[in-house]
Amino acid sequence: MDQTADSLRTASQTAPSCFTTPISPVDRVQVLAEALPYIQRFSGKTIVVKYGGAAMVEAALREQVIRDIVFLATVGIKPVVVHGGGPEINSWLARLNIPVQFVGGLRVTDADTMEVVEMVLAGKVNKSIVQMINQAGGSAVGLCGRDGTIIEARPHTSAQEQPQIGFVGDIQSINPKLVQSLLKDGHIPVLSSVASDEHGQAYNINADTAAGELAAALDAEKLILLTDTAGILLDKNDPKTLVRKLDIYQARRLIDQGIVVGGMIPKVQCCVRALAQGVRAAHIVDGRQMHALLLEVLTDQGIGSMLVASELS
Ligand SMILES: Nc1ncnc2c1ncn2[C@@H]1O[C@H](COP(=O)(O)OP(=O)(O)O)[C@@H](O)[C@H]1O
Ligand SMILES: CC(=O)N[C@@H](CCC(=O)OP(=O)(O)O)C(=O)O
Repeated sequence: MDQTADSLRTASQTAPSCFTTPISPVDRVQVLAEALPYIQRFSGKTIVVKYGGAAMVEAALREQVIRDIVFLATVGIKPVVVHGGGPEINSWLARLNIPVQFVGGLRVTDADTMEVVEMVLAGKVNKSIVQMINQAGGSAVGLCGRDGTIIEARPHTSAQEQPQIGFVGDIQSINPKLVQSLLKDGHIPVLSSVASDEHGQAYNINADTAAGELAAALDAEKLILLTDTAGILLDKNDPKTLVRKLDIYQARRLIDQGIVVGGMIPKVQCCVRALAQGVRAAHIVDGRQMHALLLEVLTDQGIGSMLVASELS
């Protein structure tokens, strides 16, 4: 199979009209009709949504994403939210005069920074998402990796060569039991990526990585990463070069070719790892687009990049 970038399917496409405007109660009937086959297909299935980027910062988008999550839960799909909050952490560090530094896309996390990361992610950001979901009619339960030892952390692989990276963690193990029991009882789990090691030391884990590993441990149908770009682009400055569908071999090749760079690398890598562990599909989607989640889950063409495990014909 030709695995050059040129062989990848790229296309822009028009979203069904029912999804391009905010959903009023009347529109909702139309949405349901168009989306019914997908609702039936994914009913009872778990979908892990990584919520972050622009969709989290802008109030109007935030409201849409939250309503879409509640919509999915209402029609019988089981969403699990894993959230980021990098910009919010930056702003609190600035207020406290603590320097912000990243190495390879990961936040250098000394003891003071770790305290702020935990307060912001597991506290402020997590509880505000929970509150928004509850106000939109869902039943959210906020957690961090420490709760029920959902995530056990270990020091990041680079910590020995780069001790200044501090308390950045990798995932040692995931225990999905608590999340599964919340899903069984009809709740929407909302998880921040703060975790601890076997000694109780807190670690800061990249939220994409946490979402990918949790999706694998939950045997999720889908992993959806909401971000601030149309998806995987062959030219990262040109949304018309969106790659609509690709398999893990093609995805790895885009990293090797230097087409996927920077913050997109951990996203693609966590999708690849989730797929290799059995998650049926992983999606990188533009969270700035209205109803991005519904468009990706409940339409044939989707709007972002869909990654699958096996080779595409
Ligand atoms: N091939 C690519 N296609 C799309 N975006 C890319 C690509 N390579 C690098 N990027 C960059 O990755 C960024 C998304 O990563 P990041 O900023 O870490 O997202 P988030 O804050 O949502 O976690 C995009 O805004 C884009 O600048
Ligand atoms: C180690 C590391 O970098 N952790 C991230 C965790 C939050 C995150 O991933 O947030 P976004 O998804 O908004 O980027 C951080 O401290 O920013």
